[in-house]
Amino acid sequence: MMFFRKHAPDALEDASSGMRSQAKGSIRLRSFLILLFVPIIILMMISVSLLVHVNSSISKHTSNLSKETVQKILYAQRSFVNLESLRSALSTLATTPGLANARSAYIDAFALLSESSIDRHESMKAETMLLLSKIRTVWLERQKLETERDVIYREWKIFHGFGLMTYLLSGNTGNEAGGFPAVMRGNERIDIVEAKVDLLSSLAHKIYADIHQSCTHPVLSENLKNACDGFTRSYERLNRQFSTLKASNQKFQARLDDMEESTSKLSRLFIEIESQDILKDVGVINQLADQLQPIVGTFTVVILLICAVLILGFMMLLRPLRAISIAIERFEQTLRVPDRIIHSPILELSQISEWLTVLFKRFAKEQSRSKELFSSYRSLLWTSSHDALTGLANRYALQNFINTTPVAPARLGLMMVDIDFFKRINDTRGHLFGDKVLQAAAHTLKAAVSESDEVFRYGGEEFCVICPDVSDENLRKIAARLLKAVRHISRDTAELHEDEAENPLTISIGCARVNLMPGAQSIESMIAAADEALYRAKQRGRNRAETAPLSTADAPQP
Ligand SMILES: Nc1nc2c(ncn2[C@@H]2O[C@H](COP(=O)(O)OP(=O)(O)OP(=O)(O)O)[C@@H](O)[C@H]2O)c(=O)[nH]1
Repeated sequence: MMFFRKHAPDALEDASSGMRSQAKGSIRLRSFLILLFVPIIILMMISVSLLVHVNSSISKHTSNLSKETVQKILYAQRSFVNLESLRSALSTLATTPGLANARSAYIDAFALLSESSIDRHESMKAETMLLLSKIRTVWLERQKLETERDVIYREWKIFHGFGLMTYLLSGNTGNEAGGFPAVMRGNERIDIVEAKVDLLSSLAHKIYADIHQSCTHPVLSENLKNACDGFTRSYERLNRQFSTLKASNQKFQARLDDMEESTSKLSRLFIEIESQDILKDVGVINQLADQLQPIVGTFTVVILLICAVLILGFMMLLRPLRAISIAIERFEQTLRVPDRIIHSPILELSQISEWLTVLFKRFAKEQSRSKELFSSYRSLLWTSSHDALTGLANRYALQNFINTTPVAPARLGLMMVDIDFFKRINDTRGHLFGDKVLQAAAHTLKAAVSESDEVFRYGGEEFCVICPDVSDENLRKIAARLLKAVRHISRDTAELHEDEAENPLTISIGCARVNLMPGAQSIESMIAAADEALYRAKQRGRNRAETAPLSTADAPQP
């Protein structure tokens, strides 16, 4: 912060004033988060507690109702069984021979009807009471029928006695004689069914008609006459009794029908009421489930709304952050400063964007400044290591090379080159011309060696050529090439000719090679050896190259 205040007060001022103006329409991140999350949390808590409350109350209600419904179904099942038992008991009461069986059926029917499972509905109580009274009536009728049947039984026996007496007194013998009806023999109980009454009635009529023929004789004995009278009276009484029984039978049948109808009605009513009751419970359960649906729907809508708000909120946070990240990445790649990174209603994000823009500008400025510095540095470095006149690497560069290469590589070759009679050029043509000759010689030497070789201006009109990887023979060839190349420069004009100049510039070369000298060689010792060879070349007439067999410094002692 201090750095920027110190170096870019103007930019900071701009940014600060921009941020102050932005603060008016912006909202702080903390406030934004509070505004986003607090209502959501409150809404969610309300929704969840509401849902839990409603759900538990509905579940409780539904569970109770379900229990009740199951209870009702069980009641209904038991009642159906009871109703079936009632029907069976009533059938026994109506049709089973013997009063003892009928009484027991009557008691059963009464007990079944009194059970609460059937009459637990108020609306069925009246019907139940009515059926109870009808059952009682049927039972009374049944008893009455039994009494009347007993009367018929007794009358039948009297009729049977008088008939037998009449039959015997009229001259017949034995029970079997005269086709006395077999029924007269027995004392079987007479069934109360109407068809049997009719049958007995017609049978009695037939018996009476058959036996009474004997009574129609004009002369009857006193005994026979009395027997006939008794037979006729008993027949008449029996007939009357048959009529009574028939009427009672009809009445009984009517009572039975009535009771049957009442029973059916009670069954129907019971089924109707029970079904309605169970259906009502099921309806209530459905209603409760229906009540839950809008609550679940509302809850779903609330959750969706919350999700939408959250997504919106996160987009408002994440999109600017992503934009900032992209802006930083782009700036890192292109160094182009965007006018504006983001526009966010959230104050902190907006401020980050502004600060980043300021930082980008500052960074870009610093970057261009350091580029300039680096370029100056490179230029200075080049100047310090190169000769201003010739553009060749200078003595300082050679010294650097010597310092960084304590032991000369095995195939290193080195040449010391000196222009012949250069003093004369200076003296006759002046120093400026001498400089031109130096430049031409330097250019020619540089052009004559390969890329990997380096030409240094050693001092004055003397040069040092270093060939890092060369054989003895090649070193000699290079020296010869240099001698030849320089002769293309005219001493008169300092210009380079296609062919050898008329008054050519010449040089003398002293060569040194590592392998020519035993032991580890330093560059400096090689320079000394090459200087020695150069001296010899000068001595032997110049314009030639001499090779140093051994360095003076490193030469083995004799
Ligand atoms: N024009 C010019 N002359 C220079 C420069 N540096 C050295 N000299 C001159 O080069 C001459 C070197 O002369 P000498 O050392 O006597 O050698 P020479 O005349 O070339 O004779 P030999 O080397 O024996 O062939 C001197 O006159 C220096 O003044 C330079 O940068 N420019």
